[in-house]
Amino acid sequence: MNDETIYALSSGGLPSGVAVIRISGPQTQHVLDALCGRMPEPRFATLLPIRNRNGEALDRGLVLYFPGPASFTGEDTAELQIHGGRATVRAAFSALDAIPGLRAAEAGEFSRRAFLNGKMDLVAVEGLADLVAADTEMQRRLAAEQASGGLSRLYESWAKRLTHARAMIEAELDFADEEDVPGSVAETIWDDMRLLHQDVVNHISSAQAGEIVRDGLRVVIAGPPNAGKSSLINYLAKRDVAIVTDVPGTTRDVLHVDLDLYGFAVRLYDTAGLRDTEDLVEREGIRRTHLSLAEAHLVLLLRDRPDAEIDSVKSVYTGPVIRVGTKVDRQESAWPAGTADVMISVETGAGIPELLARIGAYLPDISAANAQALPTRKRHFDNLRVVEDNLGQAIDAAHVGLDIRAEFLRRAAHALGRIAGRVDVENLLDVIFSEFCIGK
Ligand SMILES: Nc1nc2c(c(=O)[nH]1)N(C=O)[C@@H](CNc1ccc(C(=O)N[C@@H](CCC(=O)O)C(=O)O)cc1)CN2
Ligand SMILES: Nc1nc2c(ncn2[C@@H]2O[C@H](COP(=O)(O)OP(=O)(O)OP(=O)(O)O)[C@@H](O)[C@H]2O)c(=O)[nH]1
Ligand SMILES: [Mg+2]
Repeated sequence: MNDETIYALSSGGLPSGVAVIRISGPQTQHVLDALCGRMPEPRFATLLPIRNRNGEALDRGLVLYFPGPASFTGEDTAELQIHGGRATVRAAFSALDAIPGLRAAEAGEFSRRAFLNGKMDLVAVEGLADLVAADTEMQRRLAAEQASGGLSRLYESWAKRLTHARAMIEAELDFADEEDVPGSVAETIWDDMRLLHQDVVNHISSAQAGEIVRDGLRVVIAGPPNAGKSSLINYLAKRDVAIVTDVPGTTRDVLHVDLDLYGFAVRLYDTAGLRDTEDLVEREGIRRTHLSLAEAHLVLLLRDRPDAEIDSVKSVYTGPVIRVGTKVDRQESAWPAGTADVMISVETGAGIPELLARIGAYLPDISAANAQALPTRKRHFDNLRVVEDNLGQAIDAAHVGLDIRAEFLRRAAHALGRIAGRVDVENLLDVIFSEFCIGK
């Protein structure tokens, strides 16, 4: 247990109607005694004065006390729910500061203590960080599932199967020189390991969906200069984020805006128009367009004439493309069949709903009905690949000794343990917890 007692404003920006100051650590009881004059009944909100170091009431607030280990952090914790004015919070902070041994919490430090005290594993902690950061409904659903232990339970069930298999193999190795080793036991184990391998493979194949939900679908608007790319991003963002002129080569920097499309985060990029040019600045812009294209999940390829050149995109990007004909309000005749997937105008709004629906087709299929546990981070993905690889080797290595196969299973279990934060995580913690806000 930690011997330092920490405090922070957990409720965010000031002023606010009510501000929640959270306190955690061994001095919590003492803090409440000093500030409020008495202990509130555990886990019941109690209206009490909050006193400064001279004993004067600086505010009256609802005070909560959660004795450890049945608290968020696992330590004694308390909450002061006071009026959310800047001066009130400042006064409460200086009252806390005056108590020796107390200090302000670092970002994520409450959650870090919850992790260190076994209240949550690392995957759940990451889910909690994502939950606080969630902007869209799908980000919220995925994070809530992860924060409440959905993904942790899946990995725990896999870890159990691995442990069981390893135990059976150990037993077989121990009795190898005796007669009557029931070979059927080993075969059931390998059957289950094959099933587990398939579970892991299927789970890994959903990693891109998890990443898209968490980080957003990256949609790059590309095409020749003057096609109407910046006009489209402005229209969809409902504000003037990009400069629009009728001069070809207006956009040079890559700009992005975040949209909420059907509850999913979509990050839309406006790019410099693609063409051969001697202009140094524009060339740098086109280089940046290429970098964006390389990272895209989906490209909207815009042009305002059916014969405009768009093939150069293919040299840097091979993923899905929606071909968009622009300025349909100005088109004199229909485009030849097969030259565009959708025709739009930002002047009239024509075709925009259809374009959005087509983008929507590239969003993962996550309904409330199949609220799944998906891997959301590269860290999960990388470790899962190690699990898959070692499991595969253990299964395939039937011709070598059982001890070698057992070693592959041990490595698979180890990688799984890293995801949950049960092994080898010291160097990871700072990275993970720095993503949190203060007070979480
Ligand atoms: N005022 C307030 N609201 C909040 C939080 C908070 O810390 N304070 N939370 C902060 O994230 C979330 C709620 N999360 C919490 C998670 C666990 C425990 C807790 O006391 N756990 C104990 C007892 C469980 C029980 O009685 O069922 C435990 O796990 O042992 C409290 C809050 C959202 N709302
Ligand atoms: N009538 C009409 N004009 C449009 C439409 N969309 C864009 N324009 C015009 O087309 C011109 C070029 O638009 P931009 O959005 O700057 O084109 P761009 O593709 O970003 O061009 P670059 O940044 O140079 O690559 C501007 O004069 C826009 O007003 C549209 O739907 N209808
Ligand atoms: Mg532009």
